[in-house]
Amino acid sequence: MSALLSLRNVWVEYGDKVVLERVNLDIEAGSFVSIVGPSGAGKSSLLRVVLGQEAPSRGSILLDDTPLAPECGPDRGVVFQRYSVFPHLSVLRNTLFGLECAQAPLTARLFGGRRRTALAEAEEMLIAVGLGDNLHLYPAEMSGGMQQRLAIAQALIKRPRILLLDEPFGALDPGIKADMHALITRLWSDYSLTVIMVTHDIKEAFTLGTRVLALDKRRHDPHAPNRFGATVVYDLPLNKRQAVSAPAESGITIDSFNNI
Ligand SMILES: Nc1ncnc2c1ncn2[C@@H]1O[C@H](COP(=O)(O)OP(=O)(O)OP(=O)(O)O)[C@@H](O)[C@H]1O
Repeated sequence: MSALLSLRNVWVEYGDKVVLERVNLDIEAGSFVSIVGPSGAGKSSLLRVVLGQEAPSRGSILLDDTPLAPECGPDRGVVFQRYSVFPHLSVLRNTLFGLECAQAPLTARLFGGRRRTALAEAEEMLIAVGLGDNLHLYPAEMSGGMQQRLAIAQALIKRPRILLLDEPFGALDPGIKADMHALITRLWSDYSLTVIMVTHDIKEAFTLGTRVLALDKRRHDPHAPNRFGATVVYDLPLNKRQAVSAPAESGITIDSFNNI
């Protein structure tokens, strides 16, 4: 089976600073890929090139064997750590807005039957993320966890095939985080998503992922720290029933990641 998403010799460079080098990856449809790595390793940069926010400086990215359009497309949705919701719009309008932009790109407004259909769709999505009783709240009236639920609804309303998560739960309290883990696992399955999640939380990476990738530099030049970029140094497929033992079987222990 060919991969949904393929990265072929992808490099990300800013001026003479090499951030990522020689990244080769095949990501299967339906997988949940966790990406870990030290601060500055280029995890967010990798998500940005997959999202289409920026082009790799070398190499190519293929979606269904077709080169990725150099722009954010509806097939990819994203949720960031910091809330990306619009403060002046209610929960329902925040979610509706994504559909309005997609269906009426010039005016970002829908009318009549199309608006009613879009509203019903937005409401259904908000019920799915647990905000069905909060349709008319504004972001300032909501907790951090609720705002992230809204950010997820905004990303999913356009029915992306790939959901990119950049430390989506990093700012949340542990109890709320556990609720969000249950939510994202359910949505991943219900919406047949392929998820790529950047996290600093190793436990989260192994708990949620079907595969864990670690990005780091293989080579260092102490005299020219920008000369070498990070690449995939560990690629661990997890049998979810054996998620805890998978690193040991690979000769890698959780301790290997402790400094990440
Ligand atoms: N637009 C840019 N111009 C120049 N340098 C950049 C740009 N974007 C990112 N960088 C640099 O690229 C490197 C990787 O940044 P990136 O945010 O991808 O790392 P990260 O692994 O996600 O880090 P963290 O875990 O701290 O969020 C950093 O050194 C950063 O300063």
